[in-house]
Amino acid sequence: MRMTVFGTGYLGATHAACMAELGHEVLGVDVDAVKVDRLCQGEVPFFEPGLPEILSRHVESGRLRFTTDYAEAAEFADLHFIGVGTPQRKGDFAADISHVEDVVARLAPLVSRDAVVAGKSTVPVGTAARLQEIADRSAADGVRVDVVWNPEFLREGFAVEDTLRPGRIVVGLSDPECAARALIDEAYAPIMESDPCPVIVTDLATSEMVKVSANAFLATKISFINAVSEVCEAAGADVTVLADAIGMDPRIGRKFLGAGLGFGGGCLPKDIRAFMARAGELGAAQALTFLREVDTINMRRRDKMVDLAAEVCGGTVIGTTVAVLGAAFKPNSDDVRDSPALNVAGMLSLKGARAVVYDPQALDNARALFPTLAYADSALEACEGADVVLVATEWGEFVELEPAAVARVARGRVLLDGRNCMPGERWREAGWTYRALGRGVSAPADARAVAGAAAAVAGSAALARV
Ligand SMILES: NC(=O)C1=CN([C@@H]2O[C@H](COP(=O)(O)OP(=O)(O)OC[C@H]3O[C@@H](n4cnc5c(N)ncnc54)[C@H](O)[C@@H]3O)[C@@H](O)[C@H]2O)C=CC1
Ligand SMILES: O=C(O)[C@H]1O[C@H](OP(=O)(O)OP(=O)(O)OC[C@H]2O[C@@H](n3ccc(=O)[nH]c3=O)[C@H](O)[C@@H]2O)[C@H](O)[C@@H](O)[C@@H]1O
Repeated sequence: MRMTVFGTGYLGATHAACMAELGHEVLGVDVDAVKVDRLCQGEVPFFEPGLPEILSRHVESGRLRFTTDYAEAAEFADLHFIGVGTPQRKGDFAADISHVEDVVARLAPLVSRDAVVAGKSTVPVGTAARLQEIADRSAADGVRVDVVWNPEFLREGFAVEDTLRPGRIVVGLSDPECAARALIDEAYAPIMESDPCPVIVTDLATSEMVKVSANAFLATKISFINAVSEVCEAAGADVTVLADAIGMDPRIGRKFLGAGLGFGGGCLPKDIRAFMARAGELGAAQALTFLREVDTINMRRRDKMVDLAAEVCGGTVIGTTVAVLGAAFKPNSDDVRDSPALNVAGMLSLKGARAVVYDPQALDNARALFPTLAYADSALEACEGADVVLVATEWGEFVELEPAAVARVARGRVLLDGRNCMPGERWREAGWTYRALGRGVSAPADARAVAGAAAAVAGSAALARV
């Protein structure tokens, strides 16, 4: 079947390419002409494993095209997916839904026969109903544009796999009997034939809330373990062992109990804030006040990492060099939106350290967002002359770093593990001080290394003041 996808960012470009992979004819639409040009050449303008292969294959075959032309899109198909951004609104916590509104307001008048708009963007509950009103107002006489909601649960880094083999498909309809259902069923029919998953058909409001509730739960789980991690730090307990142990209870589960620098990215942080804001608008603010704490705990982890860097440097990071390994908000992505890694690098720099950042995929995005930080082209280059090496994103290549190789270029012997991902014992055996969030201070041998590092740092601080 034919379909369009409005918005060709992380979500939209993936959805468009995967729909083509499923055998559909797809037209991707974006207002960003530069992005559309690159996509037309078969190039993915961001890093997402597996996406370039399928996107270029279908652009070449002609099954997948991209345009900035809304009129062409209105004519091309009867099913229009929306995957445009819903960022945090400037000045408050609410979601900015102006882009989704813009799509419907511009598309509906151009549609010449009945059509379905299927929203995939993450939106505050009530948005679909509002879009239906816009569609009803803007569509030509005798033309019906039905708005349905079909939230997306893909994870960056696994976006292709998650789209082609989803865990569930949620469809929100204003009327269970409406004709729109048949078009959505047709779009996902190839998945149902090859690798079926549960399909939950519900009303619009529930479908919108399923999505934000899922993200709020994941964020809460991460902040829960990070709050426990703070107590572990105070008590000298080990949060990673604790997470393994509680995670063995199938009612809890080990996933999303990864303690460390906490969650970032273009979704979890803004989605919990927008959920709180919407609950407030609906008169249910009390219901979600705990999400404010979830947010606060999350942001506190970043401060804690900066404090830990100061502690291992003898009280201050002024004049020190810190190698920050990682810039993306998580591995297997080049996304630096609300990245804990860059936030920590920025804070270290503001406190007087020279933060040298390296990331295997996110350097261009990081440079564009934080042009004043120092950047290196490899992990070892970032570690050159570093007093402290701080792992902020758990890329595999960092986990596999050889302590001896890093020791040859670094000045200090302190490894800070912001993701509890490094083989700490190996680094300790190689003479490094290994410190991680949520795990008590290490053995006396490490204390000597800290003292050594502090002395080196004091020396470099003195040099910096000259
Ligand atoms: N990134 C992800 O992993 C996931 C994102 N989501 C949700 O999907 C939505 C999009 O997120 P991303 O793809 O990450 O954002 P993004 O910022 O990467 O992409 C948004 C795209 O929409 C385009 N756009 C803006 N206004 C437009 C308009 N009027 N017409 C056509 N295109 C327009 C922008 O130029 C941009 O290319 C958000 O609501 C997000 O919460 C949901 C699940 C996963
Ligand atoms: O709505 C969205 O955009 C998406 O948001 C998240 O996906 P994503 O942001 O790609 O990344 P996650 O894997 O969920 O990680 C989010 C953040 O939490 C952090 N995290 C994750 C897991 C964990 O145990 N600990 C932890 O700190 C990660 O480092 C990362 O910064 C959800 O997992 C997706 O289901 C959802 O579709």
